[in-house]
Amino acid sequence: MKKVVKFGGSSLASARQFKKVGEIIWSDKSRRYVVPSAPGKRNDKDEKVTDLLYQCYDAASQGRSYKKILEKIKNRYNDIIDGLGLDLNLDHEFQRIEENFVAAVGRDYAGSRGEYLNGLVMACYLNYEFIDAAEVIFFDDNGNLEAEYTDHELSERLANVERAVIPGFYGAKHDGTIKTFSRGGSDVTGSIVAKAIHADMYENWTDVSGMLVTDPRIVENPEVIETVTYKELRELAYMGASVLHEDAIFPVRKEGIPINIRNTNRPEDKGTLIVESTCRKPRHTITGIAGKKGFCSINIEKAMMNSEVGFGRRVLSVFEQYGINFEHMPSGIDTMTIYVHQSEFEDYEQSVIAGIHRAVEPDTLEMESDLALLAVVGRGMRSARGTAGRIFSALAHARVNVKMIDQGSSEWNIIIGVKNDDFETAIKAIYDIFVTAEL
Ligand SMILES: Nc1ncnc2c1ncn2[C@@H]1O[C@H](COP(=O)(O)OP(=O)(O)O)[C@@H](O)[C@H]1O
Ligand SMILES: N[C@@H](CC(=O)OP(=O)(O)O)C(=O)O
Repeated sequence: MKKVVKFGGSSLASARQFKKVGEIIWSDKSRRYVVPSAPGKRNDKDEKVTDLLYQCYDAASQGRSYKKILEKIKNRYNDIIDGLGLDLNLDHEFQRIEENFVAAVGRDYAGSRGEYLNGLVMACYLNYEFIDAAEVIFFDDNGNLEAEYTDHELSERLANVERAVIPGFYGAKHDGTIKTFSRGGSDVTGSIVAKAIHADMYENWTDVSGMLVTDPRIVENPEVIETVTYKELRELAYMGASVLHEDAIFPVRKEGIPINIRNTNRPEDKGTLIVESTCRKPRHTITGIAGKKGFCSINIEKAMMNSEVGFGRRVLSVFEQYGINFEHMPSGIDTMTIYVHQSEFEDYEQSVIAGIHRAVEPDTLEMESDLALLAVVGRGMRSARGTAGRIFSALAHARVNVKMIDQGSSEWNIIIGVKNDDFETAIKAIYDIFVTAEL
């Protein structure tokens, strides 16, 4: 039995947290490959080491002093090392990091050092082999992960290593330049390692007892999801359920390796199991609700648009021309609406509008900003009648105006558009009708 265990920043924020992690690893011999993040926040007002490192980089690149911030980072590690009573000195490492700051080696290099240093501390604490992620995780010149090459190199490197620590979040290009994943990317490293060693389980340890039905910052104490499928999770993660990085699903999914989300502060809890498919009946009609703010809608009307062949393609090609992704595209006979990220759209707004006018000569074109999208996801929705009706009535009851509703033909996923200001109210209302009321 082989398990890969990834510990998030909150699980490694202090010596006290490291001790809990040690207990967890030593309590199960199959926890052989450990992927640590950088130390996270010790309390709400604290700072993540990764953020401090980016601050250092920004200061250095603008010619400001970064010394004070670097001192804070050193103190974070020294507190952990002292608290664990380790015979480890990182002075030499910090000296090299400073030299590289001065040499402007790169933003990703700076950001990655949190995981690198924490990996050294973790390996020393556990007495596991340290393997630098820069030697086993590879990116191409454009910064995209070389998944197959990485898988091959990593599985070869780990073939005869009984127990190892591989820092999360980064790898390197072939010329040695450090490259990170996007924020939260240690989850991706864990998944890549799990695939490479054909793990029986990928455990992802964090500060909540699993994937919650919705964001705990919106609904107080939401229920834990016992079992979720990769498909459901992908949708929820993409729509903002931030407990697991959305790209962490692909590597393990290919191999059918289950992911278990666990709580470092409550190791006795079973957490959430993420699987390819399951015959376990979900506890509620819905599995989860997630969402994001900051969308814009572009509503195009033209009489008889349905009979104009290529109408949709011509509209979408305007967005493509400006590199703008569209999120959703509900349509009627004479109308189509495109939902885009406001931040991607704003700079090109007028050019896109002009482009659409030229491409399809619409009768009217209207825009609305400050919209939020919510995803209500659940394999149980397929067999339940009236789900959309229940959502509508819950939202009407909460006085939320529904701007858009889009149900995928797969019937396990409903997307709802509301005003940004109604976002939290809408999530609470849907949670109450499906979870609180079904208990
Ligand atoms: N649906 C959800 N289920 C669980 N946690 C969620 C959800 N949505 C948002 N979160 C937030 O994600 C946090 C865990 O993710 P993250 O901060 O990346 O942890 P880590 O530092 O362990 O990687 C939780 O503390 C919680 O606030
Ligand atoms: N430390 C990185 C990568 C990461 O995955 O961190 P965490 O596991 O704390 O979300 C970040 O802050 O983005």
